[in-house]
Amino acid sequence: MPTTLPAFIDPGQLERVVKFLGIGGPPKTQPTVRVGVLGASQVATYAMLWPARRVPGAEVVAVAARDGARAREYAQQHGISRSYGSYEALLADPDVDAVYVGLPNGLHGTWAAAALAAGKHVLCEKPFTANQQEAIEVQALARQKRLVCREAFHYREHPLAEHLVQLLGGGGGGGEGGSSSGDSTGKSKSIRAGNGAAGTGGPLGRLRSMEAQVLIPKWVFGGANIRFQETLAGGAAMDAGCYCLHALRTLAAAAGVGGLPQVEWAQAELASPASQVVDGAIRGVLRWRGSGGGSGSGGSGALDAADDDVTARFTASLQWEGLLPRSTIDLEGDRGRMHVSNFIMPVFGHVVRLSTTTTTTTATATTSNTSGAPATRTTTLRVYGAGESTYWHQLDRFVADVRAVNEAVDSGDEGALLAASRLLAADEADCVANMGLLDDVYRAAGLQPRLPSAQAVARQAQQQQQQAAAASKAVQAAGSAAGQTAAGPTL
Ligand SMILES: NC(=O)C1=CN([C@@H]2O[C@H](COP(=O)(O)OP(=O)(O)OC[C@H]3O[C@@H](n4cnc5c(N)ncnc54)[C@H](OP(=O)(O)O)[C@@H]3O)[C@@H](O)[C@H]2O)C=CC1
Ligand SMILES: O=C1OC[C@@H](O)[C@H](O)[C@H]1O
Repeated sequence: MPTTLPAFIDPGQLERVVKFLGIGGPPKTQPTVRVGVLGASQVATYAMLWPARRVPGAEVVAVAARDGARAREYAQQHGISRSYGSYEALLADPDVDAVYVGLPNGLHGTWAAAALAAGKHVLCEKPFTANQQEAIEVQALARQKRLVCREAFHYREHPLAEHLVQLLGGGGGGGEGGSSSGDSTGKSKSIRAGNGAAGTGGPLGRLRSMEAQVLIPKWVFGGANIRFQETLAGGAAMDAGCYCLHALRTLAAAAGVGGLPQVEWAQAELASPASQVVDGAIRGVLRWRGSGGGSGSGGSGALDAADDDVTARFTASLQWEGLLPRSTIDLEGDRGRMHVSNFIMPVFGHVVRLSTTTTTTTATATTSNTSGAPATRTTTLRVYGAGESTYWHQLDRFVADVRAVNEAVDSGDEGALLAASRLLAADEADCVANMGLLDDVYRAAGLQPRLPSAQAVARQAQQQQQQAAAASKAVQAAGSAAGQTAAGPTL
């Protein structure tokens, strides 16, 4: 039934919250994909443990923390049968098929690689690694081992993202790096961000400009949070900006805008005066070169704008002055514009507002309202599908893909193996592209791309040594200068 009720009095909201909390759900389909969780983290609770209760093909069988008592306590609290006092011990468990990496950013690559080396499929939290080089290495290992290794961009698996991609023309799945496979709903989805695609722009017409924002209020995370630690690959671009870049790439590909964008400029605000590295907020502009090109095409310096370029602004912040987290997408085409609110957490209420000369709604839209003259028709809608969370869709899709890859490898069937390798290649291309763009954003903002924790710790120790050596040299120099002064000038 079409409705225009605000989300907070939407009668479906209570049911969606119940589902988000992992209450209820169908019986398990055996054999399940047995998941081990690395880190007794906050995110694991709502991104893995709760959805796993409702995803028929998934089961969380173990958790590991650096401290055994903490792991035990977490396991008891969440009804997980096994706990381990080290990540290595969990990876050695033969009853774990797949590993969820919910660790600080600087440890993602190390532990994703260790899990792959132990023969486990991997669902790794965003951002995939500390930088692009690490993403390349981890994904090469996944390819070699023929294991799924996916970055947990949960938002993209929700029917809202699927709807946006279809609305823009549905590109992205068919281009380089795109993929398509079924999930437990039996639907075929194609919402991987491709690096080249053949969409049409849909009712917006040709895409001209985009904007993505992910803004986290400053009260949410204290200064000691992992997100502000240099040695844990912290920063606003890493934490919130990765969503902006991913969504912009995904939607550009859907609209048929091929290739990777260049970072035209970026500007960061440091999280604290004590750090010359960690960004508390960052913004910038990306540009996809149009077919007409321009004299700056391919270069890394200032770009000349061409008529058919597509530009995208992004803002990511961990120190926003607002009250509640905010994530938005705005798109402008030559036939209309679209605003999407709450795109990373759509289950808690969102809106898609489309103003075009021609509009489309789909069967997945649960509410719609149309008003205004035909020339400037505005449609608002919400897309909840069956009301499951982004994390439910992510896990459901992950286990479907793990099963597909396992079956292909076990059967040796050529067609199945080809489909499996396409699936792995899609994750590889997507992770490597997003981390590359994050690196470029940091460089454009005058900051260094992040380092994996081990390297960052080593670099910090080296810098401290150098500073100590310089300080002691200065003291010595001051001492000998004082001695010379006391002795008077020498002739
Ligand atoms: N997809 C999403 O919606 C979200 C994703 N994330 C991502 O998840 C990851 C974790 O975030 P979050 O759960 O908020 O963080 P937490 O601080 O709650 O958890 C981090 C976990 O990392 C482990 N850890 C290992 N080494 C260290 C270390 N040196 N310092 C601190 N912790 C360490 C700890 O596990 P233990 O001590 O138990 O071993 C801890 O439980 C981040 O990469 C973040 O980007 C976060 C929130 C939402
Ligand atoms: O992934 C995330 O999504 C929600 C944000 O609050 C959080 O900082 C981030 O890690």
